[in-house]
Amino acid sequence: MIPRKSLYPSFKVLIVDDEEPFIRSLSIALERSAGINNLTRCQDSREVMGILAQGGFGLVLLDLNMPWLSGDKLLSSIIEEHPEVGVIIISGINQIEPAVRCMKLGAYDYFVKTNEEDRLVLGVNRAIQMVEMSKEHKEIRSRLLHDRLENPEAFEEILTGDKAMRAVFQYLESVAKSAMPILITGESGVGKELFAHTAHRLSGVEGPLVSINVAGLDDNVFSDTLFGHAPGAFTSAHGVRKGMVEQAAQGTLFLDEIGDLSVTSQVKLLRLIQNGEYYPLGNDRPKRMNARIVVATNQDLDKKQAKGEFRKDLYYRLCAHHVHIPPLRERKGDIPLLLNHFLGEAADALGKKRPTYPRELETLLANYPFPGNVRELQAMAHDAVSTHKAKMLSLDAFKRKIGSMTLPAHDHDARDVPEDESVFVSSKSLPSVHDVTDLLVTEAMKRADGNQSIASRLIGISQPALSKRLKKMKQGD
Ligand SMILES: Nc1ncnc2c1ncn2[C@@H]1O[C@H](COP(=O)(O)OP(=O)(O)OP(=O)(O)O)[C@@H](O)[C@H]1O
Repeated sequence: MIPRKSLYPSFKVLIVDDEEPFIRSLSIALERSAGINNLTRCQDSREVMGILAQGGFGLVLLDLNMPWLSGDKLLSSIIEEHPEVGVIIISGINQIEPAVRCMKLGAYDYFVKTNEEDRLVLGVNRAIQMVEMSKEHKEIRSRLLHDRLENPEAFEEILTGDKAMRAVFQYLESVAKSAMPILITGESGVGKELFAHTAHRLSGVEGPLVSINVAGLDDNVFSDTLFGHAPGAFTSAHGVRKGMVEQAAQGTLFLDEIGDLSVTSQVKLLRLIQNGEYYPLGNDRPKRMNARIVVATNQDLDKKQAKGEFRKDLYYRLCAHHVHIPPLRERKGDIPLLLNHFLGEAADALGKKRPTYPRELETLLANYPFPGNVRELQAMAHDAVSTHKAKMLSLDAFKRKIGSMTLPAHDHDARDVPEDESVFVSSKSLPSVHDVTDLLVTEAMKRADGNQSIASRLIGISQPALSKRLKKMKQGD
């Protein structure tokens, strides 16, 4: 089956001009230079409002001088009846006065019909992005307000009951159809790849999802992998190699670990995103990219660009749609849900019966910071199921993994120790060591849900010492 060519932008662009040759040449230029192919053409000014009433339009390219209805009149009517639709005026008259009048009425831009086709295409592309952004903002607001998801089935693989994650779902759904890149950030193991798959499903494109991890690729390998090569491009290039950009046609190109991309390759990626074109090695004719780009990283790109390790212009381009996934320790409510899922998954994989677990396990895990996030929890569950023999899982398998919870009292490096005196209020007198110990013990018992074994680990003392302290506190000492 020949895949249907995807339409760009996602809304329709109406070209209105009484001169058929101009409409034709503009349509060709827009499609060739910027891939803009969701075009509707109209030569009769009297039909414009009827066409717009059919819906689905986001931008009108409007001639100013036409028989029957002038562009001025139409501009006012469009802005009044379809305020969500952007209008660009394309006029044969090179005069300031009509341009100012149109801009005052609310046109996005004003171009004079000249041979400056490139400038016009750029202007149309800029207007498309503005309309897309404003549509997305409206979408996001409405989704957040009504807490709704249009395609909940697209998120089935991502288990969560967390409010912040739900807001991320809503955001992703709002931007998934846009042609601009999506940047997914979050610590290692939070589920960035799962989100990339979901973004692909939500985008509605018909082509494949093509993934590549770009960490450690030198610039030549990066170019060859992404853009492909012509026969004879280099000594061992015997045949044609299709690059991943081409393999992802009408689909999604997912670049993982983008924070590790070399600076030279960053320039190439920027050009690809900016111009939508690329050159396979050994080819002097550019090819047009027809794929949507999704990138992911566990690095802080903000910091990297401030240090000069990541290009500002590329960062700016990638940031247009930024999905940040919170770490597991900020959504502890998800731990039981994920634990149960991974225990079932492990039991199925190992042909065992799904084990039950003691209630304290959830408390133990809720107090662990999970530096490896969901992947770490998944590994713990698989490990515990593979080694357990009784009906109920033992806590020991988990305690062994959670080594950092059994920190000796003096191990300050591995603990979240406040670096300054912010835990104290300077206007108040200092509490005694005795009082602080009691406060610490009470808080640890609260966090450990009354489990002394877990509480003692949290504050780095032995269980008998904790028990002794608790007894003394009870006696009011
Ligand atoms: N919310 C979730 N529900 C179910 N499974 C999840 C969830 N989040 C992550 N996982 C699982 O955890 C593992 C790690 O997820 P993933 O590979 O997407 O993380 P990542 O953020 O891309 O990691 P890295 O930065 O190391 O590449 C995968 O097996 C994934 O299926």
